[in-house]
Amino acid sequence: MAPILLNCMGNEHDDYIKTEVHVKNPHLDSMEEDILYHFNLGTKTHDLPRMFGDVKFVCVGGSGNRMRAFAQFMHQELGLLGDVGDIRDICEGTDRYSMYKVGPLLSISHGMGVPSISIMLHELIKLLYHAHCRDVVLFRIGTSGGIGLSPGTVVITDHAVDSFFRPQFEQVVLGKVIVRSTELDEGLAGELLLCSKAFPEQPTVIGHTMCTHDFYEGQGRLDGALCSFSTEEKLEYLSKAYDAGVRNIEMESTVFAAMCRVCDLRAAVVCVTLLDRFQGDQISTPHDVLVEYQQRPQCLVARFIKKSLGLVE
Ligand SMILES: O=P(O)(O)O[C@@H]1C[C@H](O)[C@@H](CO)O1
Ligand SMILES: O=c1cc[nH]c(=O)[nH]1
Repeated sequence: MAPILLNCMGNEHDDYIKTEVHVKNPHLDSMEEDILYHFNLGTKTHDLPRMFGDVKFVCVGGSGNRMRAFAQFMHQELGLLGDVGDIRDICEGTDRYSMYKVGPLLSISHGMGVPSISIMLHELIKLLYHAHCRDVVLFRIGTSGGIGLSPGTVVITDHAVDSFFRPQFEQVVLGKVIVRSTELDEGLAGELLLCSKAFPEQPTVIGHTMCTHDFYEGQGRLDGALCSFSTEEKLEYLSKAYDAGVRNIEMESTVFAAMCRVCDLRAAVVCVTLLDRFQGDQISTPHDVLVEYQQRPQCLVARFIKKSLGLVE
């Protein structure tokens, strides 16, 4: 069947998105078996098309508990039959990641930072490919530090940028640096912004998200075990980031955007800000407020999913 033109993301290699999830690795098809080691799943040991063939939405976030809670929340939101207490961790044979399936949704934890989410994404994209999934949309739903925004603001990422504010992800492969674009699906970001109108009490913006390789010095914090700069230098850097369009800082968006883009997967990054980094570094917000903040990206993405499934207007 001819590929269907779904959007114009300006991908220099392909102007279309193929509906079936595909991988960009010519070696995979000649392998007799593919062991998804960190998921404790494999093509010979598990019937991946039967287990995952109906997956349409994948939501990823740092913590296993948060992603289990999200799966339970979605079970209710989608009006699925059965007890939420019965939703089990598909990856319980390993403690690297947690994975929950509710209807057409997979909810998976990815740990903290680029290497951790990158390993998870390699295995996730292969899983979707082996399972012959079609028309899958991926979301990273997480937390972040805001720049010039009131805490609790939800940021929908248009471009994930690196610490130099460049919309790219660099990966060292065989001793050479490969540079990949981190542009995300503009249409999807716009649809999410429309969905946010249903939550007038939670401010939502579209902006650049800076992805760093560290929470402390790497994000210009003065409160780590090491600090090599002054308060003035910190504020100057954050102001430069703001002027470049950066509205929040987290630790996974560039590789998430880059890998999804290479595999032509529609993807979005939706993170709530826990604090305004112009005001401080420590996250001192009370626990119950933080819990409510963390639910904001979940509610927004839940609304998008329900809208896509025709469950709400
Ligand atoms: O998905 P989460 O909210 O865990 O992601 C952010 C970025 C880092 O992984 C972590 C730092 O606290 O939170
Ligand atoms: O400041 C923050 C808050 C959450 N996650 C981050 O990476 N940075």
